[in-house]
Amino acid sequence: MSAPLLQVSDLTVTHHHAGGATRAVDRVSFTLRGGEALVLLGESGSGKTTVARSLLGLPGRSARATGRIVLDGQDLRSLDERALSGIRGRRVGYVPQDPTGSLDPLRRIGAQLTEVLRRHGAADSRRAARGAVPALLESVGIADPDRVARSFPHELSGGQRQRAAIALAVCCGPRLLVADEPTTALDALVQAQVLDLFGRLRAERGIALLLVTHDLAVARGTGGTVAVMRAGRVVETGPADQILDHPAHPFTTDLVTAQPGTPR
Ligand SMILES: Nc1ncnc2c1ncn2[C@@H]1O[C@H](COP(=O)(O)OP(=O)(O)OP(=O)(O)O)[C@@H](O)[C@H]1O
Repeated sequence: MSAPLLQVSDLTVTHHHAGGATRAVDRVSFTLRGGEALVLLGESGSGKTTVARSLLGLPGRSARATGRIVLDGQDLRSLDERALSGIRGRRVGYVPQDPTGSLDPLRRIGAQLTEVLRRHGAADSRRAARGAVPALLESVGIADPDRVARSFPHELSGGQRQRAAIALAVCCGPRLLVADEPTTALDALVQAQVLDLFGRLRAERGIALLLVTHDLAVARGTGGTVAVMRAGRVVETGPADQILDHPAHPFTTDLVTAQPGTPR
């Protein structure tokens, strides 16, 4: 078997605030290989987002982290902010819940993609970057790439905006994609299409996916491995169907019972 792309060991993150300290993540460990998916599933406040943001080197201004996050043999926790910002976008892509979080409302989609390609040196010239935009948009399932490239984010549907945000996240060829509740704002049909797109990116490009959700249907639709989080800890890990159909931990049973009728 190939070496893991991502190895997280004993990650512990504490947020410090005026009222004291909150241990958001407590000794979390997992590995991900190219093309694999790991879903962090849990209720609000269980620490999912803090894990996801730690993989981007952004655990939070007030956060103190310990443990190891090794991507392609390099411990991200040993890197300074400058090195980390070179990794974000280039080696780790990020898809937020609300695509307006990664899209600039005042610039056309094509210009935003061109800028990211140039910033990370993924295109030799501005002209080459501009030329790459339609194929990039097409590769994330946008049927009319020329129109979308000329559009401002507000001129697109929610699904197109999320696809454009995914194009931005994967345009520089990252090995790892981190997606935090990426389908929560979308209707069920578009949600299924976005999960399909993640499946394609994994199969065709070997991208590893870490997806955060509180939604059992999204966990099942993503496939791969599910890690159930509670109070900062992973309480149970296994294949999605096994975890959702035959939960071993009482907390997972409660989670499954609280969201009945999860489509299979
Ligand atoms: N910047 C911060 N400052 C202080 N506490 C924080 C901060 N960010 C998160 N926390 C706390 O850390 C814990 C885990 O939060 P986190 O956002 O990682 O959970 P989550 O499972 O992603 O929840 P949600 O789905 O609501 O985003 C919570 O108790 C939260 O209040």
